Amino acid sequence: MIRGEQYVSTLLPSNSCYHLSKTESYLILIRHGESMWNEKNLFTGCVDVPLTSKGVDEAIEAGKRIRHLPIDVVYISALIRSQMTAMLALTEHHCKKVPIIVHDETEQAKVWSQIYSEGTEMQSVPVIKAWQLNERMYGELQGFNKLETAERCGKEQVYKWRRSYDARPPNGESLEMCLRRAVTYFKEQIEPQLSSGKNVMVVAHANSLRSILMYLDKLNAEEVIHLELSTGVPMLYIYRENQFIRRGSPLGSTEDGVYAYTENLALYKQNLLDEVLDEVSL
Ligand SMILES: O=C(O)[C@@H](CO)OP(=O)(O)O
Repeated sequence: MIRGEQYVSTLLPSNSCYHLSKTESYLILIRHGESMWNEKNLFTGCVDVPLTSKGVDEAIEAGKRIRHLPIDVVYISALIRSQMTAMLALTEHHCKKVPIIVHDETEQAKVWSQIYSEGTEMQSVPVIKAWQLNERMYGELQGFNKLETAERCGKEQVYKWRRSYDARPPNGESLEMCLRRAVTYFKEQIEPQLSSGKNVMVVAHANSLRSILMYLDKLNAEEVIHLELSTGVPMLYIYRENQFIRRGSPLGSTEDGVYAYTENLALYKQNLLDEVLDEVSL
């Protein structure tokens, strides 16, 4: 452990997060932690199922891995497993800013959820909820066990429904359909934040994220078949000159692994730790 690291979360003033050079911004993607239907191996799709206690642990662990990465705005889906994961992960963040869900669905919701203190607002992170980031809708497979469905409908058919780009589960969404809404949302809402220098965290789902990764990594319909995302593992992208540069691995990235990739981030973290040491020696 780097000297002073244990003090970061308790001593760092919540408004002391360093500002980074504007030449790059950061995108963190996390698939939610294990849900109660992941545990039972059921097709979940848009059914709104919470995390298991393992999922809670995964969310907290994900938060630890990204605790020293800058985050200015968070995007979640409309589903509780994504929301629980984001909130739990943010309890670990060094900035200790308060994540606050933005309610702009009606004029009244906007007014009633207004923060009037500028100081307090500066110590919060806006959390934006978007149904477009939801899991793909699995149609008439929702609620069925994956193994039993494979026995009933055939392994190959179920694999196609689950992993191919264009096969559509009965009355559900293909990955292509999911991509149309998720990637459109990403391009219209999230990318402008990154190009304006904001650092973004997105907590979403296996297939909405697979579709976003298709866009970021320029994967084709064949390549995406093999893309599997683990629950609760953060992935980092550097956004520089309108390009996305992938860092970290969907199979597991350590915090040090993530930092190893950009000088700017390493400097950011070092500044945070130095500030804590200064506070300690005062
Ligand atoms: O059931 C689901 O909603 C998804 C994610 O858990 O399953 P799959 O991995 O089969 O796309």
